Amino acid sequence: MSARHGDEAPLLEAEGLALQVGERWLCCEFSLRLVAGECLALLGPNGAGKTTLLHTLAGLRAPSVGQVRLAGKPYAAWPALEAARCRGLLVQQQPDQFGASVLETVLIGRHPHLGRWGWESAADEALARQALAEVGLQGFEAREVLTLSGGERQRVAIATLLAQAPQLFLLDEPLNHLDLHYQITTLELFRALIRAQGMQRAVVMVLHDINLAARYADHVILLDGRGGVIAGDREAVLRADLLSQAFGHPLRRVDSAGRVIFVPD
Ligand SMILES: Nc1ncnc2c1ncn2[C@@H]1O[C@H](COP(=O)(O)OP(=O)(O)OP(=O)(O)O)[C@@H](O)[C@H]1O
Repeated sequence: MSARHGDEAPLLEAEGLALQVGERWLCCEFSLRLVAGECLALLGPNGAGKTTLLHTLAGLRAPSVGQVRLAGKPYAAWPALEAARCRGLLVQQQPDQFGASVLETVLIGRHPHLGRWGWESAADEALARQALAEVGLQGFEAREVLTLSGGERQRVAIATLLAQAPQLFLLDEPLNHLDLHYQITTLELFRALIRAQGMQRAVVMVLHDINLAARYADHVILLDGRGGVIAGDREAVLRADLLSQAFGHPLRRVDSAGRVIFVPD
């Protein structure tokens, strides 16, 4: 992986990684290397291990075999707060046990950056408001999160991650609950963030839409749910035969107006 930037120091590396839950191996050994400016998509059928892999890459669970390094260091060598400033995770289900306003929720993203007393400053609030505007939620600041629609709640979670401002964005099904317009604007937003001049940022995202992976990812890891893994550049992995095998459903590749589309038969 990372053919475009061969000599650059990777933001995220995994070496000889293999994952097991209980007695079952989710994936056999593979390696990855992601540098700034790149986007990696994790694909595969339900239960294949995409979330487990993402959490392992986020340092939330130890790999069964192999090593994960964030900006050159294993997670064990990172103080938790520093790691939270370097990488941020968008989880699949938002934990909403308690009511809070939209602005208070987004400000949680600033916690790794707060000073000793833990007070949010006017600058933190400005960043949170800006993040809300970036996901089209300007004017929602005072709303209770528990009253939001599913798509609005998902965009609040994305805004919270934007406020956290990590270098490495780890996104678990970021398009959950989003309509077509917000699916594209969200992926465009992350593409613009990682391609911004002078910024050392990268994205890893779990997606269910193969066609959006074909459009936005530089690299793909395809899990087949039986322990098999194919990892590599987008063109090498997104092939009709490999995808059909992994998803257990025949897919056809269609080239349309300069775009590659996979259509289920
Ligand atoms: N603590 C656990 N104990 C037993 N099995 C587990 C545990 N955690 C995960 N699994 C199993 O590991 C497999 C991988 O789960 P994971 O959530 O990573 O899949 P996924 O590819 O993200 O699936 P989906 O597309 O459905 O979200 C699933 O079969 C799940 O039931």
